[in-house]
Amino acid sequence: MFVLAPVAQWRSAVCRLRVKTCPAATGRRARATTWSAAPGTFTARPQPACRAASRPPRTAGFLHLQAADASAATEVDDRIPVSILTGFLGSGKSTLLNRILSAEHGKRFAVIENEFGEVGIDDDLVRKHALLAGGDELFEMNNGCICCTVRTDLIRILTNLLQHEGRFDGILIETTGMANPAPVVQTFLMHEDIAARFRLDGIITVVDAKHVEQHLDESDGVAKETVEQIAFADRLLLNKTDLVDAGYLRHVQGRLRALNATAPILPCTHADVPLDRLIDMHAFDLERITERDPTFLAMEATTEAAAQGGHDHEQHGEHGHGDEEHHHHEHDRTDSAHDSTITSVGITEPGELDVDRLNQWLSALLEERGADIYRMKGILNIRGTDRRFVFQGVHMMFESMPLEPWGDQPRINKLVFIGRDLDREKLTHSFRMCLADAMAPADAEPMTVGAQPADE
Ligand SMILES: Nc1nc2c(ncn2[C@@H]2O[C@H](COP(=O)(O)OP(=O)(O)OP(=O)(O)O)[C@@H](O)[C@H]2O)c(=O)[nH]1
Repeated sequence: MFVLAPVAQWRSAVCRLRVKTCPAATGRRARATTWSAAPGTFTARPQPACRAASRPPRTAGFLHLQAADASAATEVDDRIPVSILTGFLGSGKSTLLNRILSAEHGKRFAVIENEFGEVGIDDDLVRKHALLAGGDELFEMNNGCICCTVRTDLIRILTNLLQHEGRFDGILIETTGMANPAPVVQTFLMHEDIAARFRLDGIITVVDAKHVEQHLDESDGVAKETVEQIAFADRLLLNKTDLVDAGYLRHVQGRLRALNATAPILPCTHADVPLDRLIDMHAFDLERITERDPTFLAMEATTEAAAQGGHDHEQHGEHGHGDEEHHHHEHDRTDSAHDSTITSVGITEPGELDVDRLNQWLSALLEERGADIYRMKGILNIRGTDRRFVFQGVHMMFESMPLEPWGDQPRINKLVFIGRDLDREKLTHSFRMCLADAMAPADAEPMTVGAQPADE
């Protein structure tokens, strides 16, 4: 789902923020599953305020300015700043987004979120944090890949936002974890109306210190997208440093440096980086991008025509959004062919879940398919509690925590799995067996989700 999440209200710079405990933050992250996470609180450090946005006269020389020296841009450029948050599935983009939305800045942001997966989960989670921060607006957009039809949606949303100019100070775009940032960047450079009113402030790539090397070393589209996301970055947030030791962290830093020679690398946990390193930084550097890829602006002519006049699937390749959300593109000019074996399976199911069955199911799932499941997340209706539960998984890492009570909302379980060779039927069937009212046959086998061989 593509969501324009709240225009969050940033308050004064020195307040302290209290949020619900994330199990990982208190060391309760577990490989196996337990659903006993009790709510608690931790106090976030106050964040330094961002520099005040300058308001120099508007200029129409967008392309020239984008390429120009950053300090010159701060003096003459009053276009609306846009930050792109990218990074592979599960790296910590939403964690960063929520941190920004919850921080104290006295600024308001419009957030555009593009989720990969059949069932949107992030809007629930972002909405929670935005409400914490006093946000008040939510707009939804189509599900899909930001490099295709949704790009038209992006332009439409940006154009609509211009009607509300003055209600926000900047825009944050969270791409899907499978997105190549190139088409988004190109939109801001070459779509004339957009480029005249918005400026790219910078591309922030969140990197999962524990899993990035595994993704870089895969031989297919996963590696390709991971490389692109890192190479495009103006800032590299090397996140999840709590999950690796110092030696390995240095090794990972070396790999990032080999792919991006200039972006500052900011090691962090839970995307906890001073926000003045990320926001209003005037860091976008077109020259660096065109040095790496001299055809970058030339290829825009093609992709821009596609965005404005319809997408030529013959020219650009296939889309296989069938039963499972096959993510197959051959954008030869942007070299962003996604891997067709990466699919998303969404489950939306009413009913209360039995916590023991659920634990057993998730343990089996991680054991059998953990290597192939890049991401899973969901909102669950657990019998015996009035609260919604969120669960999040990244490969073998898993965490869960209670959210606010359901209140008047329908108590529906929503889950999404993104991974390689997922078997929709087995996943859905085995999940249904976790429902408290499900009838398990007396001679039932131990619960399994059944790995599907890649060549099936
Ligand atoms: N241990 C640990 N876990 C983290 C850290 N940062 C984020 N996480 C957890 O990693 C999981 C994924 O984080 P998200 O912020 O949702 O990642 P994302 O990049 O938005 O994920 P998708 O866009 O859904 O692919 C969540 O369970 C987070 O709580 C960190 O620094 N350390």
